[in-house]
Amino acid sequence: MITLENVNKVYQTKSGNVTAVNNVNLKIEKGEIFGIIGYSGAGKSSLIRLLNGLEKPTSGNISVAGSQIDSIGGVKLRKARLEISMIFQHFNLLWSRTVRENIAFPLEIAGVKRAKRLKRVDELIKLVGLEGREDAYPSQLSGGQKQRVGIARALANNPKVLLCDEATSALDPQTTDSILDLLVDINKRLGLTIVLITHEMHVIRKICHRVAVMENGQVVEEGNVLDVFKHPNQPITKRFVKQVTEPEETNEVVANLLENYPKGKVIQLTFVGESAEQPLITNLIRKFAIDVNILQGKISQTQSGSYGSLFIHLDGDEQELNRALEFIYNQHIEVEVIANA
Ligand SMILES: Nc1ncnc2c1ncn2[C@@H]1O[C@H](COP(=O)(O)OP(=O)(O)OP(=O)(O)O)[C@@H](O)[C@H]1O
Repeated sequence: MITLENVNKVYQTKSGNVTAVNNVNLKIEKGEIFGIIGYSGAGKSSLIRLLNGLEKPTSGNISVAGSQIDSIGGVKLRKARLEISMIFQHFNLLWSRTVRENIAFPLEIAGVKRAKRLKRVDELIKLVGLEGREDAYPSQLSGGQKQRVGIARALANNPKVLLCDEATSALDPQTTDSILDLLVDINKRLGLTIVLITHEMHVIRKICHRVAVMENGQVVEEGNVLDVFKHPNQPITKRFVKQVTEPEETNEVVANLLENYPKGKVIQLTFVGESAEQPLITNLIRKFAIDVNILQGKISQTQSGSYGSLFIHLDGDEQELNRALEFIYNQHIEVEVIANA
């Protein structure tokens, strides 16, 4: 559905050339939810502007929904862009128009007749769950409702690709989750290909099938979300994964624990997929003469399975501790001994 080959984007500025996108190669399949994550300045916005033809690459080929976006212009580009819609962090709604009128806007531009337009707007309002709010103005809506209008408007002309530019970054965590659920629902119901850019790993974790990590204009790591969580290779990817798997207070808890329990081992267990359901702790207590303290843990759901991280403290006779560790290693659960007292 989307292919990028050796794509570069260089901006010429007064203080010299800035390479915003550096030799990016990506292939995004039809019906996929693909996430691009990176910190500020990584080149995400530049990349997304290249995908919808708002900007041309300095070099390289970009194909989206069957159109060679990098080399077409004029009517051809306008037609191609009907297939590529976008939602934004700050919604970009028309403030003097009601919900219904905002959603109707792209249909008016596309020349859709009034009766058909009204019918389509009603369908879209139902699809995004805004029934009863049709005549409200954007200023009368919550952030989540505004983004629902943005999504309905983006879907009006039945696009094949939806680009999401930090679409939940201005929303609180609960509203973020409801908008992400809506995107998954739309992806499943309409088979829409979704590309989203974000700096939040939670967003990737919750809805994406695959992810690309960007740093200094380059894609430094790419893969299935669960695999990237399981084996992050690059330091930047490890930092992003920790956003989700390791609560901020972990270091503090571990330091505190070592003070309170000067003996034993502190261990981080990483569960992926089915192993997250294994009754490991029960087995440890039953099989070995050791004390097991659960420090903290978190199991997160991704689109392709569960992913969890559990910090435990084991104490007991040295030999028994080593036998217990051996047992854990044999369960195909990833183990890291983070502190040996
Ligand atoms: N129009 C432009 N002219 C000159 N430089 C630009 C332009 N747009 C982006 N850049 C530069 O390109 C680099 C990548 O910026 P970009 O906005 O694509 O990153 P980003 O990952 O989207 O970050 P943010 O989330 O902060 O927007 C930055 O160094 C930025 O200053």
